[in-house]
Amino acid sequence: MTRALVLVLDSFGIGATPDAPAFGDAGADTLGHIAAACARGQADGEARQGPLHLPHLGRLGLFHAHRECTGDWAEGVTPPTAVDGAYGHARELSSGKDTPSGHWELAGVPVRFEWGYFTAKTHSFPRALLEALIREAELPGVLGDCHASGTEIIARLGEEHVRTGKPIVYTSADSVFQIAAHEETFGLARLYEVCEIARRLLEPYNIGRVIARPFTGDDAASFTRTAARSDYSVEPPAPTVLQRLHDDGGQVVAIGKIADIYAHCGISETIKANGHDALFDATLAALEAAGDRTLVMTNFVDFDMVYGHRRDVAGYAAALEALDARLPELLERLAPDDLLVLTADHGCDPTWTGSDHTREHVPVLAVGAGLAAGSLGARESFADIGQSLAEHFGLPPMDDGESFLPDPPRQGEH
Ligand SMILES: O=P(O)(O)O[C@H]1O[C@H](CO)[C@@H](O)[C@H]1O
Ligand SMILES: [Mn+2]
Ligand SMILES: [Mn+2]
Repeated sequence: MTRALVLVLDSFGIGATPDAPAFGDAGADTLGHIAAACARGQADGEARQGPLHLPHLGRLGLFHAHRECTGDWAEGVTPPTAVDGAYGHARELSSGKDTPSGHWELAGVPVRFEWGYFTAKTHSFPRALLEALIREAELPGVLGDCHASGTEIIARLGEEHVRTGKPIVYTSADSVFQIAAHEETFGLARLYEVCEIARRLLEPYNIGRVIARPFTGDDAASFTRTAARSDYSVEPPAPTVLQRLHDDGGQVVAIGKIADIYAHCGISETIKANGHDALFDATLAALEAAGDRTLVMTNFVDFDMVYGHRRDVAGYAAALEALDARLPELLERLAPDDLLVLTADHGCDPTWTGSDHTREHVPVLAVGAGLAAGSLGARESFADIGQSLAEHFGLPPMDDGESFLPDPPRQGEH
């Protein structure tokens, strides 16, 4: 049976890329800075204490990959004496450090064009765009129109939004147009409808995603974002390995945000779950049910959305430790021919300034499919994962990426 499992730890970077200075991210290191904070007792709390403890990710080669990437062991961690996995660090060819670019590239399709961005920190959106949105969606107006952190802006403008019925529109360093609105007073269906209108109006601006950001609560102190977030992504610029497998009769099971990120292209089945434990449970169940030629892909979004963007180091560390503790459940269920890859889509260093992503290498931790334990070295593109998946499933090679799977034995060799 040929099966593969790809777990994307959203935003779990392991050290700045050579082009990080162009993004203002020279020196960013999501794993390294979390480990350093833990080692110095700066990430102690009810949920966790002490040095960063990731024994299972360590066995797969996470700390070895980070050392090859940065030159140093992450502070305070205990690297294993022996590693069971094939490990490497990959840089990004895509022009942006956003979620779709990272995911598409790791599925074999780097984004070589430039996305549109709204770069002005205030009055971020063109007047004509906002006027068209107000007119076509029949809105009393909009609030925000700036760069913002999503939790901060609902605390600041949420009460005015509830009072006036004007949705909150904002953006970030990513190619995004985000709309926050109250789930009950504004209504979820109405928010989705406004997002679809915005998606259409944004076509000339080359914006990657419109994101619905519903929230509940009675006042600024209690406003909370809900799981009904929805992403409206443009389609990948070329068929990803998901699409190729799907078109070739294989199964692609998308868990969490995966289907939205790939604009529902090449997806056989979508499973939604809220929170890392539920996502992990869904992944185990999908693996259990997976037949021949099945790719199961899961995005663990909270690393990014709940901890990275919120610059919550202790929360990020606790979430890593929680996922690590569950890894044995997965490893013991893998068949020898299954290929498991753990990776990320960009960084989001919780010790960094601002609230945006950071341009970083991502870990490539792989086991199964005949891979020997040891270093895969520096990978020139996240697309090496897509290329390896194409080879694993016996598909024609992707245009980008170099497979890290071992060469099949040639005739006459044993
Ligand atoms: O601050 P919040 O609303 O979580 O938004 C973040 O999430 C968006 C999509 O990942 C990013 O562009 C960033 O703006
Ligand atoms: Mn992401
Ligand atoms: Mn993000």
